[in-house]
Amino acid sequence: MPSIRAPATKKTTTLTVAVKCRPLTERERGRDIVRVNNNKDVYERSISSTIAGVIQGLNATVFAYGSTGSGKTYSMVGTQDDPGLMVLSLHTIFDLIKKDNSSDIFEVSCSYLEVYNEVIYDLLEKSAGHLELREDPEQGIVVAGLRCIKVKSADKILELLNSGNSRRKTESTGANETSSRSHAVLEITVTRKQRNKYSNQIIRGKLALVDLAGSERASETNSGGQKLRDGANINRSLLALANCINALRKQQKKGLAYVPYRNSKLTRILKDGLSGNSQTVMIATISPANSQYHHTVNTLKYADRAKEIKTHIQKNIGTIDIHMSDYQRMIDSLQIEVCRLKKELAEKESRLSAKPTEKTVDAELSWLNILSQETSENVQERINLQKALFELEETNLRNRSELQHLDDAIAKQQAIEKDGAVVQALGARRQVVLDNIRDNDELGVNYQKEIEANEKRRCQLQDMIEEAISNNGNKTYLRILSQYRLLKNIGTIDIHMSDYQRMIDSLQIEVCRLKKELAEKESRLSAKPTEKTVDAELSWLNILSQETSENVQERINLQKALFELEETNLRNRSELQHLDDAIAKQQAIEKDGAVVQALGARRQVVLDNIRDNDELGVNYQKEIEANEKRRCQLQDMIEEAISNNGNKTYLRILSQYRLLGMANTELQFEMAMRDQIIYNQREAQRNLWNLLMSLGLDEKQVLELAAKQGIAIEDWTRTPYQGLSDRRHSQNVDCQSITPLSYGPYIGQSYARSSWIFQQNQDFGARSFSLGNWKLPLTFCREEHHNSYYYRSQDHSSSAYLRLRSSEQWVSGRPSSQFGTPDQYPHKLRNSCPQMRTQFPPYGEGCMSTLSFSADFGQQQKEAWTNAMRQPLHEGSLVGTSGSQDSCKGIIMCHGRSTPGLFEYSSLDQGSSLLSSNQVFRNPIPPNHSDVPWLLASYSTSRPTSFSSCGIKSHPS
Ligand SMILES: Nc1ncnc2c1ncn2[C@@H]1O[C@H](COP(=O)(O)OP(=O)(O)OP(=O)(O)O)[C@@H](O)[C@H]1O
Repeated sequence: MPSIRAPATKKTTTLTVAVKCRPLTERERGRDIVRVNNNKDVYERSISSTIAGVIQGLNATVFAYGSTGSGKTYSMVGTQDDPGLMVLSLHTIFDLIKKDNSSDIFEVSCSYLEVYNEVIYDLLEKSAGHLELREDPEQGIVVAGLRCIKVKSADKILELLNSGNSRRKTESTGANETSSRSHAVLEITVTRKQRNKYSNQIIRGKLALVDLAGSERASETNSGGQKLRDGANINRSLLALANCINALRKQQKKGLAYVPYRNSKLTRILKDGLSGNSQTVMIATISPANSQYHHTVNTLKYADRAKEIKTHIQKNIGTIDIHMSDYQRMIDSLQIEVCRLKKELAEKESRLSAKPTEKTVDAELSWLNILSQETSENVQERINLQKALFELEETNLRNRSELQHLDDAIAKQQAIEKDGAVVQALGARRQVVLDNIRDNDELGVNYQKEIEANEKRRCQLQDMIEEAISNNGNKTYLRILSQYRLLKNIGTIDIHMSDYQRMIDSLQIEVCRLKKELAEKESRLSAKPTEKTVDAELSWLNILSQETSENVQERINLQKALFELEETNLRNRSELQHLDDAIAKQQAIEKDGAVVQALGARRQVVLDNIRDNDELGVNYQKEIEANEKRRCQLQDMIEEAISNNGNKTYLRILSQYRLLGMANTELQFEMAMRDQIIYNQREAQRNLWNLLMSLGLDEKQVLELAAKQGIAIEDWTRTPYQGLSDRRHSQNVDCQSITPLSYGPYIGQSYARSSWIFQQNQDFGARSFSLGNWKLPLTFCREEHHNSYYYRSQDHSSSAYLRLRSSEQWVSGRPSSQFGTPDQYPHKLRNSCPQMRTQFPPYGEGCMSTLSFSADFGQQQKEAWTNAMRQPLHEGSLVGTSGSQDSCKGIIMCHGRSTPGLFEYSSLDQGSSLLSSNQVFRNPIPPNHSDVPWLLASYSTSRPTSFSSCGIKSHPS
């Protein structure tokens, strides 16, 4: 598959925001409260030019944002008579392609999906299952397995769009008769191949048209059961989108802020549209009805923020590169092909090499046959010659015997015969016999010569056979064959013993060679599975490491999101407080109550947001817990993978190395978070100092006051928080590794995250309380970078250093806990437990209530204080406890309240444990109470049921 790599030139552009106000519907019986000053057609102004860019290879995203029933689906999909943006865009695309004068080839394809209850479905596939999102290094977020259909005309896409819409989940709710319960994304891809210029160049533009489900309040939609759950999911993903918009805005303004795209499928899909390579248009849809006022304001608020989001568009022009996965596929298929060819080649080669051998063997065989045949003929000839010679010799033996008889007969006849006629006849016969003998002797010599020639030929044939055998690999076989043949042919001719010996020797050599070869093959065969096992374990370990890394990333994201959520709620609560004050003031002065009503409405919105955020926070917390569980599982699986493999040491080191890398990432994240917390603390502190100054106190007075209260000024002036002396931010946040959280002048500082810290120290209160002998004043400290928490007593007395809890040592998989001995000062504690790491704890009850008590607290007071601290805190309520008569007063300051009027404190009557806000001093230290012990506490306004930090000051005496 060819892919396009975008060229380097980028253009930064801001998100275009258009607001569309629908007319009042028949169901709405209310006032039209929206006045549209500059009524223009949204499509002509904002969308058509963006779509023209898609033809030129740019990416574009258009999404409708608004509350339920505000007209998102109407704007995006529309009706037969009033087609929506999806339809109009498609027509524009095909019109532009039609009008294009170039000879370029266009290809249009589209996909259509919906995200319903955080699950992705293909709307172009009838009974499609769940689809997953994948992050591709080049293409960004892709939906794996999503059908992408090539289309030739707008009508065809409209057909698909209609069938897709019919599959989309809609419901009738109290707010909208056809309320979309899912987010729908239509993606149109235009690929343009430039035929004439560079044959290998293509341009590809993408247009994503998104119809979101609408945010809703359960009360408005009158929904329950599944609908309610759908609504919660819709709200959740829209909140995730809103959080992304907020974070992107922050990013633009302050250059920081993590953007929590991963919090929902919707935001992951829209990631490119919100911050990547995309020209993006947001259609903010609003209803004109007065009943929808809050939604309208909310939508406009986000629309206003979205205006500032910047994206970086670039033309997707490039040579047709091969995608990495395509490369991989090609490599794979080539490797398979190479393997196949090699095999084929080997086969062919073996056949080729076999053929010559066969040929040679055959040739040799036929040659051997010839030789054997010749040898056989030679042998036969020899036998014949020997037979003929034998007969010849026999004949001559007979001839010589007859000659002897004839010579004897002639001698006898010559003595008795007178005329010599018989002697003459006997003499003639004698001559014939003599001629025969002579002829036969001559023939015998010839036979002998022939026998000699035959013998010579036989030797030649034998040499030729030897040669044929020595030129061929199959020596043994041929030798045996030839020997056999020779034996067969020669019959009685025996094979010489040395031949047998040669045969046996060569066979033994051959056997040895074959055994060696076999052993080699076997060792190779047995080596292969071992390699495979190590490879398999390594790739399994890779998978587990990858999953662990994703798990860590997810956890970081969740914690970041939680952090941001808390911050948002802090602001919300602060706003709520302002609103309450403003309402109280207005109620006193206003006659018709219009402003009070508006403020009340706003108050409701803020309260809703707080509730939503709190719910989401709980969900995040659950996800963090699930994430932690998964992490433990992964760790176990890694351990198992290591223990199941022979290469344990190597695998263990590898896995430790990887896990340590991830732990490092987490620690870096924690440090970043703490920097943020420190930044917040400084802000709060600055506000506090400003407040004190604005109350008419100068630095000297404040210092005197602090001294009177037994606050060691040096302690905090030495810290990075320079207070009056130096209000600039100090870069040195470490301060000998100790950062006070809440001590004396730090009361009231905005320490939003401290509640996290206390959650993991559930056993903390009980332990510190049981010690009982601590001297006050106390400082609650934490050791930077190692997240150990301990108390520091100013007298550094015995048991002054108490490690509250060390977190589990994740890498080794074994938990450990340790309490410091009196001589274990922070640096020693740190050194003694170098592998400590943080686990951000879940929300829960704060446990600072049993923090510690001064020596003059009686058991009754302790209990009263403990009870008081366990009481839920509400806006404006004050909590404290009494000491012995006139010996203890309480002060409580809510952090997050930065204006003077919002600081509250109260003296406490003996025996009272929960105070109302009726005793409010406008001066931080009431003069007539300056000589008594103080309870100093701050609590997070975002968590009314828990204290985030507090401390107790004893009487200076
Ligand atoms: N511009 C418009 N002209 C006429 N009627 C409109 C217009 N916009 C919306 N409507 C009507 O308002 C009602 C709600 O619109 P729509 O379903 O598009 O809202 P929605 O924002 O998509 O809601 P939900 O989020 O619940 O899906 C519908 O009856 C629709 O026909």
